[in-house]
Amino acid sequence: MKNIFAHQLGRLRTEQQLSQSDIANQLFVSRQAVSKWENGDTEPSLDNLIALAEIFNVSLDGLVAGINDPNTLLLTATHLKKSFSKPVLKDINLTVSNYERIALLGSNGAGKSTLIKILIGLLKPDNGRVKYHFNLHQDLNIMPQDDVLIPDLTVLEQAKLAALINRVYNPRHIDNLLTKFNLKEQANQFVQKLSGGQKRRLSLLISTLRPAKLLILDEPTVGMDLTSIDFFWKLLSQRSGSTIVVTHDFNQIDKYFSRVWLLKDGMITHDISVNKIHSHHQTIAQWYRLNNKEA
Ligand SMILES: Nc1ncnc2c1ncn2[C@@H]1O[C@H](COP(=O)(O)OP(=O)(O)OP(=O)(O)O)[C@@H](O)[C@H]1O
Repeated sequence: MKNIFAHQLGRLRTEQQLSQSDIANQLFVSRQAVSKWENGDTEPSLDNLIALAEIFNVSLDGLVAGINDPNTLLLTATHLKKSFSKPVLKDINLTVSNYERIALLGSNGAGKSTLIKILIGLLKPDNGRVKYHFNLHQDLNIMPQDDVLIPDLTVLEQAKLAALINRVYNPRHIDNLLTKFNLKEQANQFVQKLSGGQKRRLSLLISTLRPAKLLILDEPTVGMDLTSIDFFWKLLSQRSGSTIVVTHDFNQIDKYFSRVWLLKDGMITHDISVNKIHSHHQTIAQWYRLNNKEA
């Protein structure tokens, strides 16, 4: 058990951007104790193992023996329909399992944001239902729109407030995240004074504050500069759990996604693994152009 657990601890801690001190603070043990667990020198008590599994949001099996069930269903959507002045979603059926990274692609106006809003419960479908196979309040993270940010708070206050609401407040963790998201210099600046790209980075910081089984993001890199975009995809690739992202950022997505949904004419016309696209020697962009042509 020792080696697998030590390996899992190091991996999960890095993926979830927690320092050894962050873990130590949450468990009321010394940082040295966490370091020894991670080096395989000692092992935590059962109570601490259970607490660690909760912190990382993984099963005890997953933590101790590295057992993950990739086929666990997270979300099922059946027969979703939505019309505004005309039908936008006609009959959407989909499933999301553990550890999937899904790109939701489609032309402007295809209905991607409408679908995302239904999946996160912001919009009611006219027909059909979304079933979550997890605790919606604990295990779903979304990137809030800029208008959810509170203009009169400073960046630090906003991050702190979000952490307190999510019950993951730890001053060092927030400090590390502000540095990581390149917002340290703006920590005491009011949110209303931030540029569009900085607001996106702050929204992203908030959306990744706590580990969750599913992260859903609608065009997260819009308004970000190239450095921030690179940072964003790197950050996403380090997190565990599943992700659904609406994006037009074709330069990056071959490296990151495992699966693609193409929304066209109100339906998911293609639901395909990225490995399959690559096995035909296509990039996702090439595949998309070919399959999203007007009839
Ligand atoms: N609240 C609303 N009231 C009326 N029509 C709406 C509403 N929300 C979306 N629509 C319409 O539904 C269609 C799909 O919009 P949606 O924003 O979901 O598309 P999208 O694929 O996300 O587009 P984009 O890539 O441009 O962001 C559009 O024709 C849009 O005008």
